[in-house]
Amino acid sequence: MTTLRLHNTKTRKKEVFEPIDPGNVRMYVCGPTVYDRAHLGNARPVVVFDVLYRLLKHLYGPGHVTYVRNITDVEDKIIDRARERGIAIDELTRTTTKWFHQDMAALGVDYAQDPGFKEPKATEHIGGMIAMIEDLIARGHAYAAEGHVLFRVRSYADYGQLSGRSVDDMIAGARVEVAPYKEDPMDFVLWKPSSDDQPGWESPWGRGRPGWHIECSAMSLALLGESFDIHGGGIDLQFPHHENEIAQSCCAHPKGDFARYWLHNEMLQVEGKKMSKSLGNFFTVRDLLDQGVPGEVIRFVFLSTHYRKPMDWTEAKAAGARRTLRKWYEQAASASGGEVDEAIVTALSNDLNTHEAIAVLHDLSGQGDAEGLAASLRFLGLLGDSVPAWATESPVDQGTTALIESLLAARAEARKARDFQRADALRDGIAAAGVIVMDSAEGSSWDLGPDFDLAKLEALN
Ligand SMILES: Nc1ncnc2c1ncn2[C@@H]1O[C@H](COP(=O)(O)OP(=O)(O)OP(=O)(O)O)[C@@H](O)[C@H]1O
Ligand SMILES: [Zn+2]
Repeated sequence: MTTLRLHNTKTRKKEVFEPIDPGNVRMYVCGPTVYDRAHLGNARPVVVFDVLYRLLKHLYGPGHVTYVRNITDVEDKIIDRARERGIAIDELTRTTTKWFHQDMAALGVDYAQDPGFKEPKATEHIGGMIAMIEDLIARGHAYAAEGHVLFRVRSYADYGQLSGRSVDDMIAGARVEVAPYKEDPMDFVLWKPSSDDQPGWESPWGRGRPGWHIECSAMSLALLGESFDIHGGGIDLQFPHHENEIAQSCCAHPKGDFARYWLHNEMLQVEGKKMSKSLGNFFTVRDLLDQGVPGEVIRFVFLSTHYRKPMDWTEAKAAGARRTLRKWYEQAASASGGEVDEAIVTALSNDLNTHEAIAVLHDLSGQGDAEGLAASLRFLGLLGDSVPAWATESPVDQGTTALIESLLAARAEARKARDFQRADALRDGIAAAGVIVMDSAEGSSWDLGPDFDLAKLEALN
């Protein structure tokens, strides 16, 4: 079997992956807090860990992998949003979860028929959370104060190992909440009281609700046990969320390992900053889909960058992806049968080198291996049962191709002749007609954008 190597954040090394039980490889990934549409950044871990899940199923067999990705449906952001919109909390979480499933399915991530995938909701595991908190109190790792229960960070000597920083350094860099009921500002909430208009459950500390971190510890324990193989999420969750998960789980179950391999995807950025709701620099997956950007194109753009590198979304990348996929789909349409190319498996087994996997797809296409291409596209989640309609509905006819190429040639000529006014006018005109042009050192390539307008293009001629 191909050796799988994964970069473990905990050791900061690429390690050979050895599952605890090859008969049941277990992975947990922190899922969405369901209060709003997923933005494009939120979709990145979903796609990255979907690729890993596909690879694990390929290597160990489909019936031998369990993938848990939770739904966080108790959280203060949810309470606030439901109040703002004047709707019930369960209506908000139900609708948002449905949107999440639809939007991710468009990106090739659909587990509706997958028995290996489990999607626990936090509200279904409150009992497990209370039990874990009681256990932590009994072991001296947590304390109740004024209706709250707090985790005593200084009671866990290994705190901070995942991030490789000392507790004091972390305090200095973090926004820790100081509260009168805390023994130490670093201590974090396991349980907090709920007022009558907030969702709450009866507990030994009064009516209240769990903190976010304990949710993942309890759900992973319930579905995967005290020790499991892989824990994933975005790098923004490394601290404090994942440090806190480790502290809770390892203190409640000192004999278990909790998670052995920690994988973190880097951020999708906008002009060098993390795309996030709080910065307001986001657009949703649904926005892109509604603008006519196909889900396969979004997925392809994600796969073009290694998961441990930050990346931007650009229209040029989307246009390039669109054109490449259109070509591949045309080739793959004739294929029947076929198997995923081993070079793809090898590339992914090297810490999910999706960039390399795409290079293999280019090779397969170049060799005219329709079967290998189709099967490999399917394996990577870039092709479903049939070629997507967008790729065949509006093929670029020869006349349009010739027109665009001649306009681009005219632009290049004008540039060469240092007639920048004409070159810029052509550039703007081509863009206004909805043609997306990508200039690179090797020359220009292009594709039709969703708002392509042939009449405008013809007017330029
Ligand atoms: N810009 C991003 N790029 C990649 N992954 C991201 C990005 N933003 C959030 N994530 C990931 O999305 C998942 C869901 O995160 P979470 O529920 O905290 O998002 P959120 O609170 O809705 O978003 P935000 O981070 O914008 O406030 C996590 O795995 C997180 O690491
Ligand atoms: Zn989590």
